[in-house]
Amino acid sequence: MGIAELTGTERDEALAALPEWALVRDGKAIGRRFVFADFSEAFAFMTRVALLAETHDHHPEWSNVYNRVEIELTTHDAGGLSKRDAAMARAIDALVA
Ligand SMILES: C[C@H](O)[C@H](O)[C@H]1CNC2=NC(N)=NC(=O)C2=N1
Repeated sequence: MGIAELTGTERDEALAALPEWALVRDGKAIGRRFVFADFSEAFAFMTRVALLAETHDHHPEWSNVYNRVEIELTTHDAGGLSKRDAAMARAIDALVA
């Protein structure tokens, strides 16, 4: 009982609505890089994203180096992008808006 991978058209529409995010991994994921003032700010952001991930039951693939956080979103159950990734990206964007 998987969730559907977005079609090419759906993917393009989702991306158009997420100007800060770029397609990565051959279109199987979207990614965004965040830069903060320092590690404390970056980790505070990651804490908030972690709580979001739990409420969405949708978890990022990410890395952090000092003040930088790189996030990639993909849906393992779909083998690529799904509407859950778009929803999660919107929710993450709202944290830093
Ligand atoms: C059992 C649990 O609901 C699933 O494993 C969820 C958890 N978080 C997830 N996160 C992501 N990115 N993709 C998934 O398919 C996924 N599935």
